[in-house]
Amino acid sequence: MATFASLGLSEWLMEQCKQMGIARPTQVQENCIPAILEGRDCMGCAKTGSGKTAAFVLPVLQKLAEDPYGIFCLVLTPTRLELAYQIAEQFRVLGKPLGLKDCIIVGGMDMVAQALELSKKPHIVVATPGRLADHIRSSDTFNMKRIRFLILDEADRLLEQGCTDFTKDLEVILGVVPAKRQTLLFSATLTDTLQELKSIAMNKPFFWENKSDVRTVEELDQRYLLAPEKVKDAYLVHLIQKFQDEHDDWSIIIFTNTCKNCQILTMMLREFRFPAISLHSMMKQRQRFANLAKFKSNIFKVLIATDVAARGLDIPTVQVVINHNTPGLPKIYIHRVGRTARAGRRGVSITLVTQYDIHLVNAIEEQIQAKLKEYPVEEKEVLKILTQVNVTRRQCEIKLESTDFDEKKEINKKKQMILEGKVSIHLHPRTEMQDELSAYIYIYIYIYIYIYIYIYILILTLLLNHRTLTCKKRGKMNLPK
Ligand SMILES: Nc1ncnc2c1ncn2[C@@H]1O[C@H](COP(=O)(O)OP(=O)(O)OP(=O)(O)O)[C@@H](O)[C@H]1O
Repeated sequence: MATFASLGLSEWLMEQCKQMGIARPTQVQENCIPAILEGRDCMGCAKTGSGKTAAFVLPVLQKLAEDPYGIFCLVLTPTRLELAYQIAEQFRVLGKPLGLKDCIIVGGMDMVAQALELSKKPHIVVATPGRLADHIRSSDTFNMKRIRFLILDEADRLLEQGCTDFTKDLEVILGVVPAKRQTLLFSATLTDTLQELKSIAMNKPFFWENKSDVRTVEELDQRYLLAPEKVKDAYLVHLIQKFQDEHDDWSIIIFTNTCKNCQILTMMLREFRFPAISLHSMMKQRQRFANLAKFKSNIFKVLIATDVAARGLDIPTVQVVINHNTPGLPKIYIHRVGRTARAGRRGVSITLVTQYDIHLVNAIEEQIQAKLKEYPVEEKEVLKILTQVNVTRRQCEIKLESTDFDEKKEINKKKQMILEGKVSIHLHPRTEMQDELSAYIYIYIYIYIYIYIYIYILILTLLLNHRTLTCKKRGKMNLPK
């Protein structure tokens, strides 16, 4: 069995690993670290929670210690603060003896402060492509000409043209990093985008993939639960109640498809007195970060999230993942359920499946090469709470409708489209009514000025007449003028 020493890792790094409770390398580390230390480009495809982050952090730190300068390494991640912070933290903790300087460049945070940090030449920059590209376009206080390592974490997502398309921003970034660099690409689901990725890692990359048939980890117990749409929420409440009753130390992530649904489910579960908190892209970045911290520290035991939390998040205490909707893509399923059963721990995933989602389950099973088992539930218990749950949900929906949630969503959508250059900013054309209104205003102004001038002339004439009259009188009486 390999050790970190046999992979060529320095003594001080092994000591740092020991302090983090990392004794032996995982498979992805065992295979990728030597190749990276040799100077090769590397593509690592390994299951969720298998230690891919340390597989690139450790060799980069070793190389940085040999020749420290800034900016030495750039890591790109698809999601904002949460994942970027997690990666930066691993660099910080493992690289502590180096006095490592890192910097996080993500959207939703102050541009000026970020530009200042970049100008101080941090060793490591962890960034989302959009915000980094903005800095490259607008600032000349830093450059990336000497970057030794370019890392794409969740690399397949960075190349996907999903609701957020990173390709233009990646082009900008690839235009300013040196051709002579080491490129490292990691994900649990690399295979779909393999060809595009190979063109980014130019120098015949070392490719390593888990050679196991099943694409999810053994420690994960994967279940499904057939539930008609109208009964889904009652099943959800029942499941959470069950985990709360049967476990002292429990925490659950519930994935749902939209921000609105995420918000409604959170409100509803709170009505049932569950310690629930949400995470979705319509929340302010600060709030997202605060909610995640509250969940990580176990103050809140239920996190209801959209797919912003599906990739990369490492919260070891999560024992259960519930898919409130069946993911449309097997890849998303793999990342979602991978939030539990991490680093050798056990975990359960339960996917709620309506009669219309069976084909999605078939696609998932085909992709992961495993069958989901049915999760047994006492239906009588669910029926008992059905009406109460549905009434509570409706109340929460009404409550949310009375807020400006939908309006905010529209504004956010427009902002995003403007940022992505999909729509141009233009002033609204004037309506007929506006034109009519301004015509009336002009007429009033003219009349007003006309009357004003008329009165002015009148007063002037009166004054002049008065003066002439007085002069005439004085002339007649021979008074001194
Ligand atoms: N060699 C190791 N031994 C034990 N634990 C490890 C080892 N390497 C990393 N870990 C721990 O395993 C957990 C998961 O690691 P990491 O987040 O890097 O997984 P990942 O493969 O990137 O997962 P995902 O695909 O979900 O992003 C972390 O808490 C990390 O500290």
